[in-house]
Amino acid sequence: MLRAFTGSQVRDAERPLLERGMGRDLMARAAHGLYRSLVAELRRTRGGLYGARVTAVVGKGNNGGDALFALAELAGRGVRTTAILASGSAHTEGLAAFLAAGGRVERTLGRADIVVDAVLGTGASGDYRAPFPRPEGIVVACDLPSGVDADSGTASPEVWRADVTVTFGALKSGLLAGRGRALAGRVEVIDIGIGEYLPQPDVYVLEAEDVRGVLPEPRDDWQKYTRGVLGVIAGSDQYPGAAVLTTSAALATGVGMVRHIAPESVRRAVLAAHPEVVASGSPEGRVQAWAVGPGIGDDAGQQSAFDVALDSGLPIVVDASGLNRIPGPPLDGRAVLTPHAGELARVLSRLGLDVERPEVEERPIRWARLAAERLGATVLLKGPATVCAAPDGTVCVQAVSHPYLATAGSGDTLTGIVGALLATTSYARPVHVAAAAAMVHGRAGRIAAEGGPFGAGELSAAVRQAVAAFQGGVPEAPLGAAVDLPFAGR
Ligand SMILES: NC(=O)C1=CN([C@@H]2O[C@H](COP(=O)(O)OP(=O)(O)OC[C@H]3O[C@@H](n4cnc5c(N)ncnc54)[C@H](OP(=O)(O)O)[C@@H]3O)[C@@H](O)[C@H]2O)[C@@H](O)CC1
Ligand SMILES: Nc1ncnc2c1ncn2[C@@H]1O[C@H](COP(=O)(O)OP(=O)(O)O)[C@@H](O)[C@H]1O
Repeated sequence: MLRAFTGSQVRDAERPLLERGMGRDLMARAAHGLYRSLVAELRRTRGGLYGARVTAVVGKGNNGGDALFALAELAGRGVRTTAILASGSAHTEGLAAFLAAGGRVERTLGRADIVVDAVLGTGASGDYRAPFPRPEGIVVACDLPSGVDADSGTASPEVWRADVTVTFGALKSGLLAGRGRALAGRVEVIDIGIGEYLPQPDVYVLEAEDVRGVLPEPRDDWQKYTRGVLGVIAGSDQYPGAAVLTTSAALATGVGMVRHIAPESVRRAVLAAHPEVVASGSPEGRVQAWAVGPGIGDDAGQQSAFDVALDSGLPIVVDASGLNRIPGPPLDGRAVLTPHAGELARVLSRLGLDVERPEVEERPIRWARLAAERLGATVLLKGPATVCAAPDGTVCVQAVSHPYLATAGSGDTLTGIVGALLATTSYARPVHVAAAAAMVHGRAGRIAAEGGPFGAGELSAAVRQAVAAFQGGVPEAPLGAAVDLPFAGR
């Protein structure tokens, strides 16, 4: 499991070392890490350092200082380095080292193989105005893309999108969620020796081996009931397809049995696709968990089936119109709610919190955590990154996904995956089950996308492949983009 921290947590962890006069050492480690990443990027993109040009746009704080020291090292290797001082001044020692190594200060941006964005790091506050529009070509952000908030991932409109973000000390939460995730590009973490001072993480990221730990191991002594039975309350005359998608995904994830509850026409559709499903018009027979909500609309029979499931005391995942029916808080910790941002905004409004969809999209960690705490349920907030929050404040962010997953019915598939894992996993915490399900869903989306755009109906086949890949120990980059996390943040 990776660990991510807020900007202030990282700054607090640096403090004891700064008090011992180690500020220069920390900056030297950060700068050297940035230098190495720049060398690697130059080698990757132009085959070597010979004739290369690197420009840093630097602010007056330590973030600019990191970049100036890094470019001084690059200049020592023969790279032509220039710096643009965005605020007219710069870190004194960094600038001196840069100039001594042969770096030049310019006013305008000339041709460069890489532009380093080092105007602002964790010391940013308020709105950010970029000194000029994002240059064409490769941008490497120093610690954070300037203007991204290290805690929330909110970003000023002018922030440059980075191809690579080289971040120091630990992974920052703001690089995982909100606009910060998309603006950061590939994230590299540089160890600067503050690990022992870091507190409890703000956010966790499940890795492939963690997902494997949540997936049940096939066992010789399984029989269909002990393996786990999932009850699915999905579909209505208006939305029969949602039931097919949810049950397909549950079967593809792996369960002992699916019991499906729906009106007759919906049951027929499900049985045509999956004859192995045990279908009935009302909740009957034992299950280990419930998946409720996809496509139930305002069907009265499905709504009362929902109430039976909720009263059962069993683990339950609630999606779509089921979210409109959850009772007031607190739920008892066994429920996983799977809203998208618009649905979460509505849930929060019912709790008396006046928030609109864009605000939830901008600060997904904050709102998912708050909703989970207030509701006493695990909240899985869907979006390009999936934020899973537990009532005790634990948050996991999973960024393995594909934009083709933004398609009708893709959420129904996710509900089936969550349900199957709740039914078959007895030890994992709901927040880890939810995050593992998001990883399976995201990886399935990537597998399906290899063949081009797809509809949700094609996703279940890829869910099977994703489960098999996790079970087989095939790695998956946890942060979504190709990721290199050499030392810290683990
Ligand atoms: N601490 C350490 O030991 C280590 C820290 N490290 C590095 O230091 C970075 C943090 O450095 P930092 O604290 O100097 O802050 P930084 O991000 O450079 O910017 C602050 C400056 O920007 C200004 N400013 C603020 N907001 C602004 C805005 N919206 N628009 C415009 N200007 C704005 C603000 O000026 P003020 O407004 O306060 O006058 C202030 O001068 C961190 O990200 C990492 O890279 C590493 O070397 C490892 C060791
Ligand atoms: N831009 C995107 N990139 C990656 N995944 C996305 C994106 N947009 C949505 N998703 C994922 O697709 C699914 C959509 O779910 P949802 O909105 O409930 O769809 P539906 O209700 O039609 O089934 C969620 O798992 C979400 O995380």
